[in-house]
Amino acid sequence: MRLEKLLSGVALTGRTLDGDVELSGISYDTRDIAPGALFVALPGYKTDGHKFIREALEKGAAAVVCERAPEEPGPWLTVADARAALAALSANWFGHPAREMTVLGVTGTNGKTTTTYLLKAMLEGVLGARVGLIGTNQNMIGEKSLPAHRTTPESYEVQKLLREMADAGCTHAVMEVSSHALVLHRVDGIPFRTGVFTNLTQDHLDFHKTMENYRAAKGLLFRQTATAVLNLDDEAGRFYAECVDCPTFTYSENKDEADLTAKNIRLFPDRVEFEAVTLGAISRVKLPIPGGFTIYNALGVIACGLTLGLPLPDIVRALGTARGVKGRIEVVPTPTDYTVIIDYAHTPDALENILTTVRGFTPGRVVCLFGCGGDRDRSKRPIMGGIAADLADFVVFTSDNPRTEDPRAILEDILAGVGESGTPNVVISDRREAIRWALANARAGDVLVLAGKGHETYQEIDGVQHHLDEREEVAAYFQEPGNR
Ligand SMILES: CC(=O)N[C@H]1[C@@H](OP(=O)(O)OP(=O)(O)OC[C@H]2O[C@@H](n3ccc(=O)[nH]c3=O)[C@H](O)[C@@H]2O)O[C@H](CO)[C@@H](O)[C@@H]1O[C@H](C)C(=O)N[C@@H](C)C(=O)N[C@H](CCC(=O)O)C(=O)O
Ligand SMILES: Nc1ncnc2c1ncn2[C@@H]1O[C@H](COP(=O)(O)OP(=O)(O)OP(=O)(O)O)[C@@H](O)[C@H]1O
Repeated sequence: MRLEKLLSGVALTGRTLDGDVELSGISYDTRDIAPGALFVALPGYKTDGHKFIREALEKGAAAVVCERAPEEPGPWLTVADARAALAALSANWFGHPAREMTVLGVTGTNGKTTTTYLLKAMLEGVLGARVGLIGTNQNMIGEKSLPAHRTTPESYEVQKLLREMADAGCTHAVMEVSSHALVLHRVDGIPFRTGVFTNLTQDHLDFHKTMENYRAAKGLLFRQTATAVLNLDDEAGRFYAECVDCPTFTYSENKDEADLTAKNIRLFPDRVEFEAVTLGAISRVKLPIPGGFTIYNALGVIACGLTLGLPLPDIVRALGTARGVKGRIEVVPTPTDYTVIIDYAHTPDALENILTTVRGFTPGRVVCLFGCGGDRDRSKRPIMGGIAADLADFVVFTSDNPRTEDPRAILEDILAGVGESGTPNVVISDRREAIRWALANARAGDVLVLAGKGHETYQEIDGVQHHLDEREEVAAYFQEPGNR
């Protein structure tokens, strides 16, 4: 593509490159740049893309977009915000694929992944549509699965995925939109038909510093949505309802002023049931996924479907055949008389929710195994320690992606929140050993919740991902003679 075409809509603050030039692509990383590409230098949190401009030119970059041009002469194009520029350039490069589909965004601390899968199931069930998905577990082009490395990829990858979806005949794309993505311009320029907000509870304070910043970050989504679907039972949802500029559609379990409510809720070990009530229409929902919080995910999905003009009975029928999501309340098959559940709960709110849910249908003990990530929000560690001790009958404290931190120091932070609860517990820093210990010591009727890793199949230690799939660990344990 010619440079001038690529720059369409990009506000330059200066340029030393005169004339047009043919470009082979766009790159924001010199470790992966092709000759003839446009290099976009991003200011970073660990280093700064501006330091790699010389390397980019040595590797054949045809031009450079940056916030601060080097002193020496060169093919420089300067912008006020390189990440915003990267988003605009990427959309131009891929021909604005979002404009060819109905794009739905989901933001919130918990429930994004589950909600996007339910949205995909709803659109497929009601419309027979081919639906793309961008999220934490995987990216999908219809049924085809592509690996995902983050919840919301960099803008270049987002636009590339959207292009693949549109070319493959997807009429809809559903995507998780993280607060990082919103602050870092990864979804700039995408016209979301509907944006769904699930909830806001403590997480990611290493990045946002305060809950106000975190709330403001998530609220950025609603600057680019035609309609905002908001959870009125969440304080931040009520806040957005007061201040977003686009039309809103609200949901709540029981606030009658909401556009959609849930009545006659019934919770079962394998499903939830309730009546979805909206503007004179009522339909009984039977969703084969357990958990009190599942009601909220379902309401967000139904509300979103209603904003698209889909009939309530059709939405409800489609949800009746939806499947659970890998690593979200996933029951692991075992040849024993206790139950093992893998759940991605890695925030205080999520841990509280999964333990409360399990407690609701478990006659035996609730045993919770969990740890906290290294190099991330430290303040949630003691809170999660306290929640586990309060809600479980036995806690196995262990590790969960310690990254560059000493696992023992993370465990100390967690244990500081346990206080005088007296809940029996054991501390086993190696997660594999901890799982084996928990399996060996579980009793008939117990439910063992392996919290935090969900779909992940690795343990990140010192920047290296070591394979650890909890399903495999459980299966391997029971294959050993005598472990039944
Ligand atoms: C905090 C954050 O989001 N960081 C993202 C950011 O990294 P950074 O600013 O630290 O990058 P950097 O390492 O300083 O490098 C700066 C620039 O120099 C470039 N570079 C660097 C080295 C080199 O040799 N050559 C070169 O060109 C880099 O490619 C980059 O463009 O920009 C990078 C490029 O896009 C991202 O990979 C990186 O995500 C990191 C891996 C990450 O872990 N992000 C997490 C926190 C995240 O985004 N999480 C959210 C939320 C998940 C949830 O809700 O649970 C998500 O959406 O996944
Ligand atoms: N609506 C909800 N409210 C509170 N907790 C929830 C909700 N939905 C799911 N959870 C809990 O949060 C965990 C993560 O769910 P899910 O993966 O759907 O959220 P997420 O927002 O995508 O998380 P992440 O951004 O970290 O990937 C689940 O395993 C469950 O314990």
